[in-house]
Order: sequence, then structure tokens, then C-alpha cells
Amino acid sequence: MSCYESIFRDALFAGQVGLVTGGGSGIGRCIAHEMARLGAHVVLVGRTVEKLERVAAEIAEDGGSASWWACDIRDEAGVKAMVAEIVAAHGRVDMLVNNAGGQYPSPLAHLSKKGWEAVVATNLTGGFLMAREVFEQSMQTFSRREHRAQGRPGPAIVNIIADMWRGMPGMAHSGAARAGMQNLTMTAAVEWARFGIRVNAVAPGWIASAGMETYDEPMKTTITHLHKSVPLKRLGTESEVSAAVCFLLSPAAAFMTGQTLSVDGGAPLYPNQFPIPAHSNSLAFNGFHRATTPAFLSAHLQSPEDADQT
Ligand SMILES: CCC/C=C/C(=O)SCCNC(=O)CCNC(=O)[C@H](O)C(C)(C)COP(=O)([O-])OP(=O)([O-])OC[C@H]1O[C@@H](n2cnc3c(N)ncnc32)[C@H](O)[C@@H]1OP(=O)([O-])[O-]
Ligand SMILES: NC(=O)C1=CN([C@@H]2O[C@H](COP(=O)(O)OP(=O)(O)OC[C@H]3O[C@@H](n4cnc5c(N)ncnc54)[C@H](OP(=O)(O)O)[C@@H]3O)[C@@H](O)[C@H]2O)C=CC1
Repeated sequence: MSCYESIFRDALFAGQVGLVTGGGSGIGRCIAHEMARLGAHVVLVGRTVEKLERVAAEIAEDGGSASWWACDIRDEAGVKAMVAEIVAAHGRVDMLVNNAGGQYPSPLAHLSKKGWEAVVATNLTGGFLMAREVFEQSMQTFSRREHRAQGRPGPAIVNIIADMWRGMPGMAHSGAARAGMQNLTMTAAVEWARFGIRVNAVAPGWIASAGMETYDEPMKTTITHLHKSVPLKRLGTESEVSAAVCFLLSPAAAFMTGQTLSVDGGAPLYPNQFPIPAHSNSLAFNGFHRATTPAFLSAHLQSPEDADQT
């Protein structure tokens, strides 16, 4: 038995039902394992049956409880039917982790409309459909009064977004969708707060997840250098993202809603265009300072492409 070792207390989610989209691999698989370890029944959602079956079997082997549902989160009718079946089978949904997502690298100018729409639908529309259906169908099952009588809060929702605080160069479609998801997180948090529903987000930085395997070789080479631009000098782990998600789902975060937790080793705080100087002697990048820059430093104020042409 290789049961997931969670940092949280046993039975934290006992008796609860949690949905994890993208639960068949990577970060979602890890989150599903941790939620099951903490006592939840986990419903894994994704498009590939074999992946979902495998993770459900792993969880069962560890003594946990899991089922799965094959669904494309972009398919509105499919999402509605799936949530209805899950609510019918389990009586409710207590936790939703909107983790399914992904993108492919491309310069902005080369993005096709179809590719843009595929990524925005995956990372924004799909999460919206999942959250709306879980909200709507939870509210139908338990009226507000019943909910209160049972002293039970509505479902807790966590949306996985990404480090897009400085744009997402090379993945514009994903950056735009994730920024949309962060905004949706805030709106849903306010609109649904009176039903006891909390909505938060987790923004992973570069995580050494199984998802990184989906990229082509040039991208994988780039990824091997990413740790250099992280102040903590390493990539994050799937379990570090999972811990943030489980915290936000738990009563420890009962007074938190509409927030985004970053799990990124400090990367957005350190663009790493130049090494941190030993002494604070920085050069402001504007016309005046360029005009007075010592010649030997001029090349260092150019982009590598510009420098190549000189
Ligand atoms: C490092 C940064 C940190 C983030 C890390 C992670 O997220 S790790 C997690 C990473 N994990 C993942 O990212 C995994 C999940 N990712 C995916 O499933 C896909 O990337 C998806 C989100 C586009 C979904 O696509 P889908 O199910 O709709 O499948 P589809 O194949 O039918 O594509 C539809 C259209 O999109 C376009 N297009 C697609 N790919 C490419 C490409 N390589 N090149 C160019 N264009 C591409 C194309 O127009 C295509 O239509 P066409 O021209 O073929 O008729
Ligand atoms: N790894 C990282 O560094 C980072 C990851 N993220 C995000 O974290 C999340 C998890 O990523 P990660 O675990 O790394 O990658 P994975 O590729 O392993 O996970 C993505 C999962 O989403 C599922 N999925 C994709 N599209 C759909 C869809 N339309 N409907 C249902 N399921 C879908 C996939 O399964 P299937 O294809 O079978 O449907 C897969 O299991 C993603 O949203 C990712 O973009 C964000 C920032 C950084």
C-alpha cells in the first residue's frame, strides 16, 4: 500500500463528494489522491477513459473511494448530464476542482481562430460550465433553507489557473483564458457567497507535472531551463499545488473567497532579465539614461535579437 501522505489531518473531507476535472493525470491526479486520502469520495472527470480508470483503481488500491466520468468539459449538454448523474448518485457535490486545461505554445501572430477557441473553451468556458452546473444543481437539490438547517455550506470551488500576471508570452490564448478565469472566480465568489459557496483559485507556476510530457522536444528543452528564473531555483511539485487546493477546500479557508493563491516559487516577482546586482546601481531603461550609458554597457541594453544585428 502506497497511500498518499497528506500534510492535512485524517478524515478532513470525510463524507464529502469532490469532483476533479483532469483527474486522470498530473496535478489533477495528485489532487484526487490527496482528497481521497482525506476521506472524500472523488469523481474523476476527463476525456480519456483509460487514464480515469487507472487513477480510480490506484485510489481504490490505497483504500480510498473514487469513480470516474468521461466528459469533455466544453460540451454543455455533456456537463449538465454528468453533474445531474453525479448529484443523483451521491446526493450532492461538496467540492469542485476545475483543473482540466492546457494549451500549446505558439507566437500570438500565428494563432489560428480555431486554436484560440479550442484553448479558451478548455481553460475558461469549460470551467464556467462546470461551476455553473454544480451551483445550479446543488441549489436544486438542497433549498437554501434545507442547506442552512443542515448547517452545511454549499460546494467549495477551486479553479486552477496559471502564472499569467505579466501576460503569457508564447501562450497568449491560455493567458487570456486564465485571466478570464481569475475574474470569473471573483464574480462567482460574490454572487454565490450568500449560499455559503466559496470560490477561489490556485495559480501554479512551473510545475514538474506529467502534463509537461505532452510538449514537443524544443519546448521540453526550454522547460529544463525554467528553474533558473525561479527565485526558489526549482520547479514546483504536483503535491505542492494539491496542498494549496486542499487548504482552500477545507474549513481552514472558511473565510476566504474570491482569492487566488500562487504556487510558483516567487517566479512572477523575478523576471530574471539580468542577475540580481550585488549593489543597487540600476540603469533605468529610458532615453535619458541610454544617452548617458557608458559605451561598454550599451550592448546590454539591447535585446539579443537587436544585438545580433549590430
Ligand atoms: C510552461 C507553461 C506552464 C503551463 C504548463 C501546462 O499547462 S502543462 C499541461 C499541459 N497539458 C496540456 O496542454 C494537455 C491538454 N492540451 C490539449 O488538449 C490541447 O493543447 C488543447 C488545449 C488545444 C485542446 O485541443 P483539442 O482537444 O481541441 O484538440 P485538437 O487537437 O482538436 O485542437 C484543436 C485546434 O487547436 C489547434 N492546435 C491544437 N494543438 C496545436 C498545436 N500543437 N500547434 C498548433 N495548433 C494546435 C489547431 O487549430 C487544432 O485544430 P486543427 O488545426 O488540428 O484542425
Ligand atoms: N504543469 C504546470 O506547470 C502548470 C499547469 N497548469 C494547469 O494545471 C492544470 C493541470 O495540468 P497538468 O497536470 O500539468 O497537465 P495534464 O495535461 O496532465 O492535465 C490536464 C488534464 O486535463 C484533462 N483535459 C484536458 N482538456 C479537457 C477537456 N476538454 N475536458 C476534460 N478534461 C480535459 C486531460 O485529460 P484528457 O486529455 O484525457 O481529457 C488531463 O488529464 C491544467 O489546467 C494546466 O494547464 C497551470 C500552470 C502550470
